[in-house]
Amino acid sequence: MDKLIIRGGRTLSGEVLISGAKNAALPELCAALLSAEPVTLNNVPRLQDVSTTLKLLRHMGATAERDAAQEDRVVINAGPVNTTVAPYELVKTMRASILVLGPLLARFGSATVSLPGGCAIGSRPVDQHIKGLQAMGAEIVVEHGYIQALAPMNAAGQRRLRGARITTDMVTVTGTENLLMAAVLAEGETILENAAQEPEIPDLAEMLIAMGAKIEGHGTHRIRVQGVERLHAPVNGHRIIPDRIETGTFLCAVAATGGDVTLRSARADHLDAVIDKLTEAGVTITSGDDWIRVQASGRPKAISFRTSEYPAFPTDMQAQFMAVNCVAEGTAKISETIFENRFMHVNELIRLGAKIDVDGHTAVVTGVQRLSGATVMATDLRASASLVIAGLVADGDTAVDRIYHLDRGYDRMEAKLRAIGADIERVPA
Ligand SMILES: CC(=O)N[C@H]1[C@@H](OP(=O)(O)OP(=O)(O)OC[C@H]2O[C@@H](n3ccc(=O)[nH]c3=O)[C@H](O)[C@@H]2O)O[C@H](CO)[C@@H](O)[C@@H]1O
Ligand SMILES: C=C(OP(=O)(O)O)C(=O)O
Repeated sequence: MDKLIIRGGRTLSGEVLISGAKNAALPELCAALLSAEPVTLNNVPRLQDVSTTLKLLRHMGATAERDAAQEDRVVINAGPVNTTVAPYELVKTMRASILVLGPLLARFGSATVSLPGGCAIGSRPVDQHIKGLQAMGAEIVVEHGYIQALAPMNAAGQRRLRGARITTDMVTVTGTENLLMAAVLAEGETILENAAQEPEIPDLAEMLIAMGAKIEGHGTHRIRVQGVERLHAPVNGHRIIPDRIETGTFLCAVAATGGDVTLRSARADHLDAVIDKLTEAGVTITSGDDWIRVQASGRPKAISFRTSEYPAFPTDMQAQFMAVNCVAEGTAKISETIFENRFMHVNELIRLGAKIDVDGHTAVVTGVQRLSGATVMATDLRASASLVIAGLVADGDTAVDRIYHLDRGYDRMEAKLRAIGADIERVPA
């Protein structure tokens, strides 16, 4: 198990190329299951979660390979799929494996997918995915840790989902994606009410439209889908949007350390809430269509915020922004409303000298002049990123242990940070 060693105190300057979005890549790799033709995805990030998804697709009989000549291109051929089972051994390492359920059921009429279970940040049930598929006529049994789903038989004797009007109890990102992927091959019309609006959803919808799906309203709370018989490959492949959370993480790193960094292949319009808060903190941010420049000097101002569904402040940026508040001037109140256990970085930040009090879903952070390096343990993906940011401003050495969490969702983070002046290295633990 590798760890990161960071010698803090350097300001950051230069350019960073932002990778494709993890949370768009995962559903879009699974969407390739909807067609028997080879699907090309471009701008696929190099992440452990992507490798796990490719492994899962191969387990089902698909071919799923990175292009040897162009590493960010992946071609998936789900023509030869011969099993619709997603086993526990693969699903347990990545919750997003649940995203094969909708596509498998829609194209093959049956699917057996291991229950993903909870994870460090919360219990994360998938009841809304199941409820939506049941509304589309699926018979679903959950037993022995597996979701066993069967589509209803139509008049022609085929197992095919039926369009339905579905209102989820809460806004769910992967729930919306699973139901959208199920609906594109269902018979008739599906309306998804209370749909998530995160940018990864319109990106998935655009990919599906390029494959022949009929979708309207993506990017709003009401998505309307007319099911079609089959989908083809997207004609020129599909290019995954830039990772807004990786982008926000670099913005926070510069806000904390100071410096002048331009992020290339980045979308400011996907990060309005985060950019507003950083601007309030005294950071200067300018942007164009595909770049963002961040300039910071001195201590940022403490900024309070509350996580919520897009377009509000993302829960996936809460830990990184908390790290900025740890060294800010003043006191900030942070409320986490999406996941019940997403403050696990707090105790590790305290080990670095941060002053944080947690009361239920609220953390009060009083900024300190300086953090001091120590050994800390990453507990989940974004917690890892917050510890890296804290390590970059701490005095002395910080060792971040258990960085397999970081590798799940960041594409060579330490190499990108080193290229803009950070003193950071990966060492085998
Ligand atoms: C792969 C991916 O895209 N992951 C993102 C996705 O996760 P994910 O899609 O798992 O998160 P959801 O939007 O589904 O979760 C939102 C809330 O709804 C609850 N819920 C969800 C579904 C359900 O059937 N029942 C239920 O109770 C969850 O426990 C959570 O409290 O959105 C989260 C919220 O923006 C992000 O933090 C994750 O990075
Ligand atoms: C919580 C996250 O991801 P996942 O849903 O894959 O666990 C995340 O990206 O911060």
